[in-house]
Amino acid sequence: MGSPPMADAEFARWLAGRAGAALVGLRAELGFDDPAALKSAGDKVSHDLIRAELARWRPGDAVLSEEDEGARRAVAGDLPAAAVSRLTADRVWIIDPLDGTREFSESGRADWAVHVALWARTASSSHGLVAGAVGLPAQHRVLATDDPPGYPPMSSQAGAGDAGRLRLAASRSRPPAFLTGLAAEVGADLVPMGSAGAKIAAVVTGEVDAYIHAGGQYEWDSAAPVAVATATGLHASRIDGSALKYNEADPRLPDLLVCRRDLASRLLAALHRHCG
Ligand SMILES: Nc1ncnc2c1ncn2[C@@H]1O[C@H](COP(=O)(O)O)[C@@H](OP(=O)(O)O)[C@H]1O
Ligand SMILES: [Mg+2]
Repeated sequence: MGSPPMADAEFARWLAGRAGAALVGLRAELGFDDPAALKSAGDKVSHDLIRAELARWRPGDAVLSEEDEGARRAVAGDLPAAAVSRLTADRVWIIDPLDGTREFSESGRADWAVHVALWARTASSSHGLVAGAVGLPAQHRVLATDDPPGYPPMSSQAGAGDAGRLRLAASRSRPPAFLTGLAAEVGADLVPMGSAGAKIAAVVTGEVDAYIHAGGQYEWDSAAPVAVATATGLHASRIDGSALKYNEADPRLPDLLVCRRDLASRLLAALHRHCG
């Protein structure tokens, strides 16, 4: 295998594609008889591959990965030096080697993803993300900031729903309790899906109009897809409208709204009524 592309966004796309191919191969090799074994093998294979390529091609950069020991805890004095060093680093790769692990382990499902994002201290955007790639291996595509997709049409214009109704992606296994009431109020149909990356990709392609999540998530669940969504021109924020921030001491980032720009104020107002 020759050298990967050297520009960060193309490198992120290359890396997400390589990890995705390894995960597709693992599904074929192990099958679906033992979902727990498939999930843990998937997490490990993808994490090890991405970690090794980052060590090889970006040795000076810090990494925050879901699969690193202690990654879920806020950085404090008792954590390994590698976890602390990302807070003083200029460049940090934020990766989720396998987002939608549950769906990865279920035969026939394509709503799982590989997330590779780069945060930089010198970034001009509020979220600090300067490159990102979301691999959707079972959908045979990688969405990335080197060549962001065009701004999406309304889902109804994209042929995905009824005219005059919104489509709202929500967690298939842990949807926020307030979403049913909010959807009824704004005239939306809920579309249950796995994986934050797959849901944000569905907003990017116009399959749905928005994705709302609350109740728990971490930086790696949203960094790469938010980088792609904002490069596409979509709105991405916390559900109170404040900025999403990455490479914080505490990696918990429990809620977000990603949607078409023209829907943002309406959905933020509804969110304020339902959970403000
Ligand atoms: N309440 C919660 N607390 C912590 N993580 C959550 C969560 N709800 C969703 N997530 C994480 O967000 C990702 C997408 O979830 P969902 O498919 O339910 O929308 C999953 O990532 P992983 O698959 O990487 O663990 C899941 O673990
Ligand atoms: Mg995840």
